[in-house]
Parts: sequence; C-alpha cells; structure tokens
Amino acid sequence: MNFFEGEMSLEKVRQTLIRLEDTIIFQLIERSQFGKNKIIYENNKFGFKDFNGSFLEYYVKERESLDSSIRRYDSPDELPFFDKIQKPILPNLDYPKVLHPNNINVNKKIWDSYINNIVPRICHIEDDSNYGSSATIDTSCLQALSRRIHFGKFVAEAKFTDPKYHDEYVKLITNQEKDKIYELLTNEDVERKLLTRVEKKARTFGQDIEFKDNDSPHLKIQPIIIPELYRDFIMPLTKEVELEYLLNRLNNPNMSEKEKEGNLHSSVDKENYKF
Ligand SMILES: O=C(O)C(=O)C[C@]1(C(=O)O)C=C[C@@H](O)C=C1
Repeated sequence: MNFFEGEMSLEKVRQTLIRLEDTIIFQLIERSQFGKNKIIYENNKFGFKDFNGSFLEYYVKERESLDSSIRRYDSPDELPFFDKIQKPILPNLDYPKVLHPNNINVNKKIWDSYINNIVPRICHIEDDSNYGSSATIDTSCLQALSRRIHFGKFVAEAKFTDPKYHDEYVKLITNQEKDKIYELLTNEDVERKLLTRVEKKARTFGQDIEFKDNDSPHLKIQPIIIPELYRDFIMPLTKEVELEYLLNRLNNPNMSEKEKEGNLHSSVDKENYKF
C-alpha cells in the first residue's frame, strides 16, 4: 500500500523506515562489488559536452530530469539533488497535506557523506573501470538514502502530534530548546534494535549462496559496516531533519519574521492535526 493512503502513525512511519532498510542495504552491497572509482566524483574528467561537473553529477541530473517528468518529485517524500526538473507529463496527484510547510533539504550533506565516507568504507578496490555501473548504483543509493533521511519529517510530525508528548514539544519549540528537543526525539531502544536488525540483514542479504560450504558463507560485505553507517551517518542526518522540522513546526510560513516571533508563544490548535 502507498505510504500516503490511510491513517498516519509513528508505527506506520517506522515500518516504512524498516522497509527502506532493505533497499539501502541491497544497494550498498551492490555498490561494494565495484571499485571506489574516485574519478567519477571529480569535476570535468570525462568531457561531457556543455557540462561542468562530475560524471556522477551528470548522471544524477539527467536521471532526475527524467524522473521528474513522471512526477517523482511531486511526492512529499522525494527530494531531488539538483534543480534540473521537468514539468510532469502525468496529471497531478492530490497528496494529503501531512507535513507542516517546510523546505528542509539535506541532500548536499547526504551527497558529501556518501562520496567521502560511505563509498570508501564499503568498496575495497581502488579503480576497476566500471564507471557506468558504479554511477548507476550510486544514484539508487543516494535516492534511497535521501528518501530515508527526509522521512525524518514524517517521524517528527508523528511525534509532535502524539498527545503524550505534544505539550512538551510545544513548550520546547516555543523556547527553541534545541538540545532538549534532540533528547526528546531520540529513542535509544529503537536505535539499538535498528543496529542489531541491519547487521542481521547485511549478513543475510550479503551471503553468496554458491560459496556456502562448511557453514561459513562467503559474505559480500562485512556485516558490521552497515550498522556503523547507520550509526555514523544515516541516523544522525535523520535526527538533524527531525530537529530542524520541529524547531520550525510552530512557524506560520506566511508570516513575516516579526509576526513569527510573536506567534512562537501561542499554542497550536490540536483539532487541526492530520495524524
Ligand atoms: O524511530 C524514531 O523514533 C526515529 O526518530 C528514527 C530514528 C532513526 O533514524 O532510525 C532516529 C532517532 C531515534 O533515536 C530512533 C530512530
């Protein structure tokens, strides 16, 4: 079922995050089978005509342009890395307005973390000339990571509208208490379970069945790398999105800066919540 159909809840958002783990882990394992191929991330190494940038930037831009034509970026859970976006050839879909208006986009940070930290950690060979395959999988990895990390907005909205925590969030947001909001949105139990689960998934998905003899399967990726990537990059960026979303959750996007200041001290109307 489409994420936007039916009732929203923190449980449902978390289920989507769990499902997205499968996509992310599969793609990272796929990418680890190729060389680091640093050259595809460096500017102007391939001489594309009328293009200034890296091989990967070229590929992602073209890919996003095509994806936008079939309205990928109309969906509230998809954000492009670049702005070369086309008008969709399909008619608009009417998405329910679940999120508070915002323009949070951490794709630049995702891109930099992916290229500088994730690829060097999962790939072992320096250069194997598989530039096209690497860029294709990089694009899938970046899109899956971006979707997962920006899902932090839905997580934050679910937490904010939870009657158990709502008043506390309103108070903390009103006073812009960043550290306390961060503490309240952090759930260590969920994080611990996630780290154990993604390691198990990496161990299972990365098994080379053909090599399975003497009970010691050949693994395509060291399973421990995946929880490390979640711990060091994926969860911190998701939490950054959650924090940023919550800090601005009481702003009226149509207000002037002066009006916003005044409004920070008024409470929101609970009846208006969509969750
Ligand atoms: O499930 C949540 O409550 C989330 O906020 C998501 C998430 C994550 O990135 O997976 C982030 C922060 C929490 O500490 C636990 C998990």
